[in-house]
Amino acid sequence: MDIMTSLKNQIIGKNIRIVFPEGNEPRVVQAASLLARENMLKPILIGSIEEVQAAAGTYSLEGCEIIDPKHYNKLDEMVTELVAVRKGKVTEEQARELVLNVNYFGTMLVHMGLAAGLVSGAIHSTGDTVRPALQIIKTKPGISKTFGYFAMLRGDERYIFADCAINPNPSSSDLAEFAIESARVARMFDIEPKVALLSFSTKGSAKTEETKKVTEAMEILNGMELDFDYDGELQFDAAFVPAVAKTKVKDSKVAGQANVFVFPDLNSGNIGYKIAQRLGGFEAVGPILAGLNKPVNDLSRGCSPEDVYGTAIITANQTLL
Ligand SMILES: CC(C)(COP(=O)(O)OP(=O)(O)OC[C@H]1O[C@@H](n2cnc3c(N)ncnc32)[C@H](O)[C@@H]1OP(=O)(O)O)[C@@H](O)C(=O)NCCC(=O)NCCS
Ligand SMILES: CC(=O)OP(=O)(O)O
Repeated sequence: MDIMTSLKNQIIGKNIRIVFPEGNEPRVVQAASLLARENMLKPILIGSIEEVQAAAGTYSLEGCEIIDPKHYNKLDEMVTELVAVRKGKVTEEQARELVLNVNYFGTMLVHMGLAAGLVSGAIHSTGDTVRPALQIIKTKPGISKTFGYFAMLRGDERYIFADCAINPNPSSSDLAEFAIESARVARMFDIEPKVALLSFSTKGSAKTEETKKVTEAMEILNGMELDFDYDGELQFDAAFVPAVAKTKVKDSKVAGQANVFVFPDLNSGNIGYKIAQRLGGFEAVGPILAGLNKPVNDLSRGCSPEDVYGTAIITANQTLL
């Protein structure tokens, strides 16, 4: 059974409430319509009835809930809760304005338990999509930074790429944390993780500030008791291609067989996933945010209705973890 089918089987009929703040966007509404029709989850579309209906076109809205923030009967409660959760960082006046922003509104629904997860970002930048979650939902205890990973799928091939979405210049301890969390999320996709910490250098072939960051991340991991295989610093070919690994690396349980790739910075991670997607023909599901208290996921603005559909299926699955 392919991985998407098995993820769908986990959620079908459970009526998991997923909020889509971009209820005025046709790609989002098309995906929501299909998700409702298949009984995969309960879509909550944010926007005015007129906007959502216009975005739906000929697609049915049966099974979808529509909430217009301007006429929401719990808006005052939401404002009070936002002021409380932002502890001195937001005044009541500012909160009243913020909750009319669809991403803040949707994130507050999740925070208040009125929705289980959120999918947005088809028309908003990543910053505008995830900032409310970073401020309100926050990271789980023990996790200092969230990051965005992609499940890269092509036929039977499955890989995890991280961080492709959030942290422009992660530190060595951030990279170590991303490696550990990426190994954990890989298991949701039935991947037994072999984690490569990527670089433009393999095992000291170059020594610069950039490679030092990765070797320091390895030192942090080496000082921990971990239940997965990892190695670095590795170039992508040394991590992935067995024949190249043989020439560049000795005694590695990961080189030549890596399936989880931790990129050294956001330039390489974001560019890398888009190359695999656009040139390599991989389906790129995500970015899926790791380490938040509740699931909030971003989309690429270049997403298709199928991408929105896939990200929503994953989001609903994350609510069960
Ligand atoms: C994610 C991003 C928007 C956060 O930047 P920002 O809004 O300037 O964030 P700030 O530094 O002002 O922090 C805002 C809050 O988020 C928190 N935060 C920021 N980065 C975080 C992270 N990685 N994990 C958890 N919390 C984070 C801060 O602690 C702060 O919380 P507080 O207000 O309660 O103190 C920014 O790092 C960014 O633009 N990243 C690149 C996104 C992108 O374009 N990716 C490519 C396309 S996918
Ligand atoms: C994930 C990503 O790159 O998002 P966008 O294309 O919207 O910037």
